[in-house]
Parts: sequence; structure tokens; C-alpha cells
Amino acid sequence: MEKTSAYASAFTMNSSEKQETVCIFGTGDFGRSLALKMLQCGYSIVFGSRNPQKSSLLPNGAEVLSYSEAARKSDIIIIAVHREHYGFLTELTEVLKGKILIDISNNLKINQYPESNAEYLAQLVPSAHVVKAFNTISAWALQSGTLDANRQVFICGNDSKAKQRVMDIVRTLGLTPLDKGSLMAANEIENYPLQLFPMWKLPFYLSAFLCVFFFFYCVIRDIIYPYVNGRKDSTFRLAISIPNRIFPIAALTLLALVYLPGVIAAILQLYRGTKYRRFPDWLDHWMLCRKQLGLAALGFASLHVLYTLVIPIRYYVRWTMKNRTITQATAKREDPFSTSTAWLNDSYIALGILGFFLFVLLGITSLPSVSNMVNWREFRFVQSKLGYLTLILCTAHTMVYGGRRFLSPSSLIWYLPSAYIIALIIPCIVLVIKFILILPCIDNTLTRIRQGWERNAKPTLNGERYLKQSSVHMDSEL
Ligand SMILES: Cc1cc2nc3c(=O)[nH]c(=O)nc-3n(C[C@H](O)[C@H](O)[C@H](O)COP(=O)(O)OP(=O)(O)OC[C@H]3O[C@@H](n4cnc5c(N)ncnc54)[C@H](O)[C@@H]3O)c2cc1C
Ligand SMILES: NC(=O)C1=CN([C@@H]2O[C@H](COP(=O)(O)OP(=O)(O)OC[C@H]3O[C@@H](n4cnc5c(N)ncnc54)[C@H](OP(=O)(O)O)[C@@H]3O)[C@@H](O)[C@H]2O)C=CC1
Ligand code: HEM
Ligand SMILES: [Fe+3]
Repeated sequence: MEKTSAYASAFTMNSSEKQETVCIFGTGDFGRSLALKMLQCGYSIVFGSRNPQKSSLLPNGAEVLSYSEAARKSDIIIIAVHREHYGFLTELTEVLKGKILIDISNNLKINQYPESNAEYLAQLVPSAHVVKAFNTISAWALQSGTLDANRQVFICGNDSKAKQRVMDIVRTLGLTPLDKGSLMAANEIENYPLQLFPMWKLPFYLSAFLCVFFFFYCVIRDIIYPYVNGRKDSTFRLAISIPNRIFPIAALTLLALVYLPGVIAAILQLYRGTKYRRFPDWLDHWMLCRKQLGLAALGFASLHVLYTLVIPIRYYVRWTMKNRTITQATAKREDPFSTSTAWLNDSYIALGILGFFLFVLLGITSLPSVSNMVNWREFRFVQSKLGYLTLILCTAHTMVYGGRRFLSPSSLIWYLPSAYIIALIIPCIVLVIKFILILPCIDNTLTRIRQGWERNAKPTLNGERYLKQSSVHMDSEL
């Protein structure tokens, strides 16, 4: 009886009624910040504390009582205490019966405990309704009011009415609640603030590796070799010339790596003769990182364009041109105009510009506000078809830039080919395999496999088929 009345009273409070009393257990940083914000939004706050007399720095207007006295004052209790100290709550189970307990806690490590903190709280106080919320908002952000990172508050809980009341509070505080379902989602919500750009890890390490590798490669070719050979100091190349080799090479390689997993997946599907088998984990992960790989590539390409724009104002370039003019004038000699050189030069720059334009287009369509405006086919058209066109244009830009020197043995330095030749390896491999894959005979088989046809399909019962489909990797739905 007591339980039902407490339960009923916990849900009868109208959310729009301000002056609702909310209890906060714990007078630490987060408890105080949340209290301040809630007081500003019209709530009455009662703190529960181990030492009500000693508590200091509390916001004006908040009352401080012992844990059990405070709990009696409200139906909603925010547990602003670290999980390790939840023990005292077991002594309060009677007072907490039927109340809504909001678990806001975070851990120090991903999957630190076997069960989530919210589920642990629900086990400690089974008679209460536990709702997970607020853990993704920082105390500092609440206090500063800027909330520049994220206004979303993920919420989960097993009792929908309890969740509704918490969502009302979240909205009143000017934040956006996002219902993530039952308490089973608590683990994911608790891991969320501990993640540091998980999808950016692979692109980041790859970018770092490419930059470091090509940096040393270019230093050997462009700085050490001229020094060893002619005692020439070319260290000034470290500022612009070498970065303007490393960045476009990284851009081209990363762009090719965006499209490589797609062709590997196609080869695997052709080899296996079915799409109903999971890809290996590394391929799965690679596929999921393609957007981030592409954006990293776009970043490097933009740097290349900026570095290229400053070429005419560089002292080294202006000095070289002036010097050549003077040398020619004094020698009364002039270079004949070469139409083929002009063609090669204009062509590679034009290919670069077109490639960069499409690159930017890919980047723009990946913005959520834009991708929400196009349907799946349109997004696919831009990302896949125009993406390949971008790769073709950028590869052609680099090949034509090589021009007559391309693959010429005279450009070898200590048996090392020019850096851009190495940069062309992966893009060329991707493009050649893709070309083979779109040959009608292979493309037809692949399309049939992707529509569900299996080469070695045995007649199966419908039930079995469903089981198989449930573990399909949705590679195309990314
Ligand atoms: C600047 C930039 C931004 C990017 N932004 C995004 C982004 O926002 N989101 C994103 O996902 N990627 C993004 N990418 C990555 C990349 O463009 C996409 O992942 C692209 O879809 C990959 O195309 P794909 O043809 O290699 O691969 P897949 O998508 O694997 O497709 C290969 C081909 O097979 C077909 N196919 C594949 N699987 C199936 C199937 N199960 N059934 C039927 N047909 C199938 C497709 O029609 C397609 O023609 C970005 C890349 C760049 C450079
Ligand atoms: N700080 C932040 O930005 C965020 C914090 N959180 C979560 O909020 C919770 C509180 O964090 P925060 O306020 O920073 O932590 P603090 O250490 O500043 O405060 C914790 C409070 O818990 C109370 N407490 C109860 N029992 C104990 C005990 N045995 N030992 C120590 N303290 C006890 C204390 O209050 P009293 O002395 O009044 O009893 C103490 O002030 C944590 O679970 C944290 O993960 C979540 C998101 C962001
Ligand atoms: C507005 C667009 C672009 C312009 C104007 C442009 C221009 C240039 C120029 C002038 C060079 C020669 C640099 C030098 O002599 O040191 C060059 C080289 C190169 N560009 Fe571009 N480019 C553009 C876009 C791109 C894009 C989008 C990519 C690929 C993703 C790319 C990849 C390369 C590569 C790999 C090289 C060879 C680098 C080297 O080894 O020196 N470029 N580009
Ligand atoms: Fe990743």
C-alpha cells in the first residue's frame, strides 16, 4: 500500500509545475552544478549529505539534510555520488521505495565493471525506478551555461513513466533528451563520454604513418641527396616544398584507402559466392571508418591546394625565375615555347581543380544537414560514383604531373623513385580492380550475390534462411 502511494505520487507531479522539489544526493562538483542550474530553472533543491553541517559552497536557496531526511522530501533523487560509494543506499531502501533514482555516474575506464552503474544501482535498491541520465554533460558545461559540446542527454530506464518525468526535467533545463530504451542501454551510455573519437583512430594513425614515412622519404631525396652530392643546403624545403609533397600524397593514398575496402569486400563476396557471411573484423572496422578516412583525405587535399596557391609568391620560385631570365638574357638565348609542355601543365592543374571540386562535394554531402536532404540512392550516387570519379581525376592529376618524367629511370635517386610514383600504387590497384569488377560478366554475378543469390546454395528451409540473414553484414547501408 505504502509502495503504491509513493509510486503514484512520484508520477502525479505535473512537469510544467515549477517549484517541484528534487533531491540531490552528494554535495560534490556535479551535484552543486546541477543544483544551481535547476534552481535557476525554478526547482526547489534538497541536498542529501553525509555531513549536512559541514557542506559548503552550496548554491543559495538549497537545503541540506541527511541522506534519509532529504530522500523523504522528494520523489526524484539524483545520485551525484561515485559508484564506489553507493553502499550507503542499501540502508535507505525503505525510504527510497517507489522513488525515481537518477543515476548520473561515469566510470574512469570503458567497461570498468561487469554491469553498468545504473544496473548496479537498480540491484542495490530494487524497489526504486532507476533512470540513467545526465552523465554525458559535464559539471563545467552546466555551470558555464555554454554547453558547447553537446546538449543531448541520453536517457534509459525500465519504467517509461519515470523516464518521462526525467525527460521533462531535462527539457526544462534547456537540454535535449534522447530516449535510448531500457536500462540495458546504460552500459553504452556510460561508455559514451569515455570514447575519444573511436572512428577517427584508424584514419589518425594512418595519416600519421603516411606523413612520417613520406617526410623521411622526401628528406632523403630532396635534402640529404643534394647535400651529399653537391654540398647544397636545401633545408628551406622543409617549410613548403616537402609538406606540399607529403599532403597531396597522403590525400591521394587515403582517398584510395576509402575505396579499397569496397573492392576487397566485392572480391570476398565473389570468392565465397554468398553475401551471407560476415566480413573479417578488420574489414568491418575499415568499412565503418571510410567517412573519417575520406574527411582526413579532404583535409590533406585542402592543405595541398593552399600550399600550391602560394607557390608564385615564394622567394625561391621568384629567385629561380628571375635568375633564369637574366641568364638567358646575358646568353642571348630563349627557351622555345613547347605546346606539349603547356598542354601537360594545364591538364594536370585542370585535373587537380576538378578532382578537388568533387572532393569538396563529397565532403559537403557527408554533412548531416545535407545528407538528410537526399535519399539513399542520391547519397550513394555521390559517395560511390562521384567518389570514384574523384579518385580517377586525382590519380590522373598526379600521373600527368609526372608527365615525361613519369617512370623515367633518370628520376631515380639512390634507386628511390619520386614520392608521387609510390603514392600512385594504391590508387592504381583500386582503379584496376574496380575496372575488372564492373566488367559485365563479373558485375552480373556480384549483383546477383548482393541480391541474395548463393553459388552453393542448398535448398534450405525458410527458417534457416532467416537465421542466416539475421547475421548479414550491412555493408551497403553505412
Ligand atoms: C570527403 C569524403 C566524405 C565522405 N563522407 C562519407 C559519409 O558521410 N558517409 C559514408 O558512409 N561514407 C563517406 N565517405 C566514404 C565513401 O565515399 C563511401 O563509403 C562510399 O559509399 C564508398 O563507396 P564504394 O563504392 O567503395 O563502396 P560500397 O558502398 O561498399 O559499394 C560498392 C558497390 O557495391 C554495391 N553494393 C555494396 N554492397 C551492396 C549490397 N549489400 N547490396 C547491393 N549492392 C551493394 C554498391 O551499389 C556500390 O556500387 C566519404 C568519403 C570522402 C572522400
Ligand atoms: N564532475 C562532472 O563533471 C561529472 C560527474 N558525473 C558523476 O557525478 C558523480 C559525482 O561526481 P562529482 O560531483 O564530480 O564527485 P565529487 O567527488 O566532487 O562528489 C561526490 C560526492 O559524493 C558524496 N559521497 C557520498 N558518499 C561518499 C563517500 N563514501 N566518499 C566520498 N564521497 C561520498 C559526497 O557528498 P557529501 O560529502 O555531501 O556526502 C561527495 O561530495 C560521479 O558519479 C560522477 O561520475 C557525471 C558527469 C559529469
Ligand atoms: C585546386 C586543386 C589542385 C591544384 C591547383 C593542384 C596543383 C598541383 C601542383 C601545382 C602540383 C605540383 C607541386 C610541385 O610542383 O611541388 C601538384 C602536385 C600533386 N598533386 Fe595537386 N593540385 C590540386 C588538387 C589535388 C588533389 C585533390 C590531389 C589528390 C588528392 C592532388 C594530388 C597531388 C599529388 C599527389 C601531387 C604530387 C606531389 C609531389 O610528389 O610533388 N592534387 N598539384
Ligand atoms: Fe576506426
